[in-house]
Amino acid sequence: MLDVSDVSWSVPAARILDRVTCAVPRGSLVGLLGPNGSGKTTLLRVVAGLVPPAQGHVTIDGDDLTGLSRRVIARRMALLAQYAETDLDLTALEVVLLGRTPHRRSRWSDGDTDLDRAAEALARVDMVDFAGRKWQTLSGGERQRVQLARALAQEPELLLLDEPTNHLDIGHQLQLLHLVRRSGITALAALHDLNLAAMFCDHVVVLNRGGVVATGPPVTVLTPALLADVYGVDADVTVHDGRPVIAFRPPS
Ligand SMILES: Nc1ncnc2c1ncn2[C@@H]1O[C@H](COP(=O)(O)OP(=O)(O)OP(=O)(O)O)[C@@H](O)[C@H]1O
Repeated sequence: MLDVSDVSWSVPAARILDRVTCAVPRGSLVGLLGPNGSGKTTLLRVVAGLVPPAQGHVTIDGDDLTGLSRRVIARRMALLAQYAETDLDLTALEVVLLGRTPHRRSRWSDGDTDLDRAAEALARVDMVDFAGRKWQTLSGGERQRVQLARALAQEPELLLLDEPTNHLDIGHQLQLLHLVRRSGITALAALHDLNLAAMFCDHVVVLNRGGVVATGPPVTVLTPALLADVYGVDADVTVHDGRPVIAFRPPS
């Protein structure tokens, strides 16, 4: 569904993405892993069409992103960014309605459908009671859930998530990833929590210094050797129900 082929991106001083190739099959949740500064956010921004790749191609169902308008891209994919806007003078419901913008034929059309979709999306993230609350008054975790509702209201073919469990308590972390999986939406999610990635992802792609160093099902990728190589950590990995469970050891 999503294919990233040989993608590089540089700033004058450094190559940030180095010939990245990976795929997200339709209906799957793929985890984008890697240490701080390894290029996860940059790759998501390239995939979202926010920055053009210096080399290589991103295609969605065979359509090269460079040939698609911003509006068409916005209809086909939603990005849940790591840092949400903080100074919006909008209610939670109005923020979710922003997700409907790419579907409107005019500024005034489809009001009822949009409201229905926005209300459904708020219900899916368990935020109905907050619909009328001003954005600035929401906690970090509540904002995160409203932003997910905005992305769901957009009804994208592909959902891009940049550390979506930031700010969430463990219950809502599990709920969010469960919701993404259960919805059957195709998703690529940058994740720091390797145990959450192991629990929920069909595949993981591990970046290090801008390059892909491993890709495959969590159980084959998340080995003690990889964790030592890429993250410099010492860990025991056991397998439970076919999924790895990682117990980290303190640095010696
Ligand atoms: N516009 C830019 N100019 C200079 N350096 C940049 C720019 N954008 C990204 N970088 C650098 O590229 C590297 C990758 O950044 P990126 O945000 O993609 O990493 P990340 O894997 O998402 O990190 P984190 O886990 O810390 O969020 C970092 O070293 C960052 O400082």
